Amino acid sequence: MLETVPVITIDGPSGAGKGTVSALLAKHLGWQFLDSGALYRVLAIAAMHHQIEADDEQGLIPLASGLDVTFIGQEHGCKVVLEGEDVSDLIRTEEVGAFASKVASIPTVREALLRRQRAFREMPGLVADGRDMGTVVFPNAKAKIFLTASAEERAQRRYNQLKASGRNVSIDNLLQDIKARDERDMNRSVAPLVPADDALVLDSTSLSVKQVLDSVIEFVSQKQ
Ligand SMILES: Nc1ncnc2c1ncn2[C@@H]1O[C@H](COP(=O)(O)OP(=O)(O)OP(=O)(O)O)[C@@H](O)[C@H]1O
Ligand SMILES: Nc1ccn([C@@H]2O[C@H](COP(=O)(O)O)[C@@H](O)[C@H]2O)c(=O)n1
Repeated sequence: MLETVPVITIDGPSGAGKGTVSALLAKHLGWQFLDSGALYRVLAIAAMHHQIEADDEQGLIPLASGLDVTFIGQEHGCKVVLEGEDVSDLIRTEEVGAFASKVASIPTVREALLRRQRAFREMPGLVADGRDMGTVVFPNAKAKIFLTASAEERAQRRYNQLKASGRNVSIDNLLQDIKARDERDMNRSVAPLVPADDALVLDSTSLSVKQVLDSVIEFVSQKQ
């Protein structure tokens, strides 16, 4: 039954603009939105809270299968509550992103999160953002986009974002973190970050959010 619910996937590296564009597209279409990276980030925080190391597979699997998390849609963004605690700001830190990418390299952990991701597939449709949405989680999606940008541009965007929220960060450190995360995400043994064979590859390095969104909407309408 779920298979009949249409899905659009937007995959790509960190800071490419997937979350921004996916949320806008979901709003434009009136569809559900899955930020799959948030699940990996929440798992990372749960592991930190329970003193479970990023390579402790046996400790991570039950945590991933039983994650007590709620995503509460709000007018701007989404409130994330883990085990009763509001972690909406904490999940966006680079430290949590780096930990998330380590736990995400363990195949059994990915397996434990699969069903939870697929449960977001509800009528009238789903826009799913991540690394393996088009390749593994929703291989029969009706339209797949692989959104990318140069590492330097992505670090600059993250820098602007963190600065605007009052955080003091070094752009050099951000660039290093982004490159390390790319390397780990692209070279893991399961569900590596690669474009699906049938994905539109879109380089947003010199495109505005609106230009990216317009291109995506045009691609999606061609697929209908
Ligand atoms: N085309 C663009 N031009 C300029 N800034 C952009 C563009 N797309 C997104 N941004 C900005 O870049 C930052 C990162 O975007 P976003 O969080 O959507 O990336 P992401 O690919 O979802 O990253 P992650 O995978 O780490 O969650 C945000 O501040 C966003 O406003
Ligand atoms: N489908 C996905 C989504 C995310 N990951 C891993 O989680 C890390 C954090 O993701 P963000 O999109 O929030 O930056 C990311 O670096 C990936 O390692 C994943 O593996 N699969």
